Amino acid sequence: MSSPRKRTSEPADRASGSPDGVDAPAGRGSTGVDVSRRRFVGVASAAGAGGLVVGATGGAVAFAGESGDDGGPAMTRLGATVVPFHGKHQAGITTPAQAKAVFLAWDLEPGADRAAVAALMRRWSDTAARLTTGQSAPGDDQVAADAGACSLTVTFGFGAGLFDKLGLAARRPAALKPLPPFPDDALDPARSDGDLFVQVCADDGLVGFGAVRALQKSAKGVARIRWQMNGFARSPGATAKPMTHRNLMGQIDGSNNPKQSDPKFDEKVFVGAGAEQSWLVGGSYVVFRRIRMLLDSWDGIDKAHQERVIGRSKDTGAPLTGGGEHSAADFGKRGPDGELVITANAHMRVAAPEFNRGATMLRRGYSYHDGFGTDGAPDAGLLFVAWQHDPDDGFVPIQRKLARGDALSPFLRHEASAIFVVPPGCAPGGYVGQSLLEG
Ligand SMILES: C=CC1=C(C)c2cc3[nH]c(cc4nc(cc5[nH]c(cc1n2)c(C)c5CCC(=O)O)C(CCC(=O)O)=C4C)c(C)c3C=C
Ligand SMILES: [Fe+2]
Repeated sequence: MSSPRKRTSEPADRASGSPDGVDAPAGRGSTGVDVSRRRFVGVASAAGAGGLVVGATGGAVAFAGESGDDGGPAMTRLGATVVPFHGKHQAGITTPAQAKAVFLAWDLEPGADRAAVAALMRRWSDTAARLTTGQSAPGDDQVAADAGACSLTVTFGFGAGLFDKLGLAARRPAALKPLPPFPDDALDPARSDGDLFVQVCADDGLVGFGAVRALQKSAKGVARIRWQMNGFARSPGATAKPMTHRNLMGQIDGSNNPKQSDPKFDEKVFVGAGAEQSWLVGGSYVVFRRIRMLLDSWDGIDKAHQERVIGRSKDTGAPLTGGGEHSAADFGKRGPDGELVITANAHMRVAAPEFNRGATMLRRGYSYHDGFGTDGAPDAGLLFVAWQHDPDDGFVPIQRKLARGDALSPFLRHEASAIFVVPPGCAPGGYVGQSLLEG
């Protein structure tokens, strides 16, 4: 019989965050202690029990308490990490991507009125506030018992249909309109759109499931699930050093996301004070696309070709014009053959803000894999999730250009699509959407 596995390094903590899918720095130590004898830290509340608290903007604000509940060494601080639910903006937008995500769209039940939806949003917000601090929800079946908050975030959005059904058409922001059709879209209506949107992210699958189940139970009679999609990303600590995530094509994806240190970051991602609908200030818009990767075709081209498709090195993520992952691309640079090094149809050139009148979005997608088709091809790809202050200054112009024929498009198929307006965050005692539903 083999001896028990030993861990030589600690999983990473979310000690400091980045919005662009970069793992938080690892809190590493080489302990060699038998995993089975180590314990998770359970955190009852961020303030009271000494968890690692990550601000809604992703930065660590406090940490205390590293021992297990029997006084022994904690196996990891990952479970103890709390991302506050309350704040100016909802959590789960700038939060560094957790390892697991569940996306759900709901349709209102016939007859569900504004009061019923307001009560639902209050129940959902209260549940999210409890679960995201590692507390249990009413009627909890202990699925997440023993675990801490595990960086759980719950993010809510509203679809255009909700405004019409609740008699709120006058308060629907003009930017919440159907996305235009794009060439080669192959959208499944049953897996697109919806009245309500929920994104649940966590570093633990059971914690995520527990949250989804609690939300689903408390929605009964008011809303029913229209579609659900499950995604995954790198687990914190999986790489030896913090890295931008890779997608299922093997590319480093997220390098040139806007950074929170950019002076225009908030302006580009969140709805500003001059908004046409005052209830939405501090909110955002999320565009969701299920994009299947035609991985067998992708595997059929060599690495140099794959790099030209994006315009970046597959190994390092650096632009093909040189430097490191975060170096600026030299879009004018030509090779010895006189050709552009980053070709005219390279994905990064076609999508870059400088060629799209500054259009920008915060990409926070997740990989998915739903098995293999009868032809053996993987049903896998990217749950593309983009946050922006206005889809007409973000996703729409960029996708319009990409769909006209960037070099990546032949390897993709857009299979589902949705757009939601995302209310601002709420304060303790309030609930998400209150300024719309009670305004
Ligand atoms: C409409 C917007 C975009 C869609 C849809 C999209 C799909 C998509 N992208 C990749 C892989 C990569 N994209 C990268 C960069 C990048 N992509 C978009 C927009 C969309 N991508 C933007 C705005 C950018 C940044 C461009 C820039 O300013 O440089 C990259 C390079 C690394 C990075 O910066 O993230 C990769 C890799 C896939 C696989 C995909 C659909 C499945
Ligand atoms: Fe992209």
